[in-house]
Amino acid sequence: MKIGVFGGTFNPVHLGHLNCLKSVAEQASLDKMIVMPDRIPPHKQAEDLASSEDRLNMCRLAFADIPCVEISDWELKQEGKSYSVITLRHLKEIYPHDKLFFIMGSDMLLSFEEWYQYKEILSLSALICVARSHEDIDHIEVKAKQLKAEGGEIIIVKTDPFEVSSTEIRQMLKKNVDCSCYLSENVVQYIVDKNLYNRGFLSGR
Ligand SMILES: Nc1ncnc2c1ncn2[C@@H]1O[C@H](COP(=O)(O)OP(=O)(O)OP(=O)(O)O)[C@@H](O)[C@H]1O
Ligand SMILES: O=C(O)c1ccc[n+]([C@@H]2O[C@H](COP(=O)([O-])O)[C@@H](O)[C@H]2O)c1
Repeated sequence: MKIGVFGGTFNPVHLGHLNCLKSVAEQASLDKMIVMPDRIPPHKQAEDLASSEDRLNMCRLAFADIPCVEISDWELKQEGKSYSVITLRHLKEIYPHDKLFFIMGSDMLLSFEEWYQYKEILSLSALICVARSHEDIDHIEVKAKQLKAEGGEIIIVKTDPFEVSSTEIRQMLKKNVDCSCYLSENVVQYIVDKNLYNRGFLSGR
């Protein structure tokens, strides 16, 4: 089996994430894609972090229509920072005969050499990268070449980038700016119902 892992903070999950996973589903022919919300992202300060349960539930809603997607709470149940090498070692134990693919946006590929034990990650898993912006497209080609020279398998999935981040969405919510066009309808409803992120204004839904 070909198994993809899509890790993230998903605070909240947005249409950029959905666009990424849909493009991977269309082009990479994976048998299963595991969405893995992290407990503590290793390399960033997680601001206004919604609870693990809420981030998990929003992922369940957002990715419900993509076939072969499973939402995993494994990282959320571990102690400490969510280092991907630990997750991949665990998945390799569960799926010893299957091929793993770690799915990421271009910002993650471009900083990949800063990841904890990144060389081991390259030995455990291929990387699938999706550009977050048009500008990133050339940069990821260069980075992919470098990582391939180190023995990595890097697959670039082409997509029309959907430029948005969870940070921007949280900021819009705080400033009462309507950001519902960046979110799945059911995620908007969840944010409203649970009154997450001092949600401010979300129009018409
Ligand atoms: N718009 C996007 N297009 C493609 N991939 C994305 C996009 N936004 C995030 N990703 C990727 O999804 C994964 C999880 O990202 P994450 O949940 O941290 O979202 P984020 O928008 O970058 O969040 P934040 O702004 O809080 O840092 C990462 O691999 C990231 O590169
Ligand atoms: O293992 C690492 O050192 C590492 C460094 C940065 C990011 N990651 C993983 O990459 C995924 C996306 O990270 P983030 O910060 O965008 O949520 C998430 O699964 C993180 O655990 C992992």
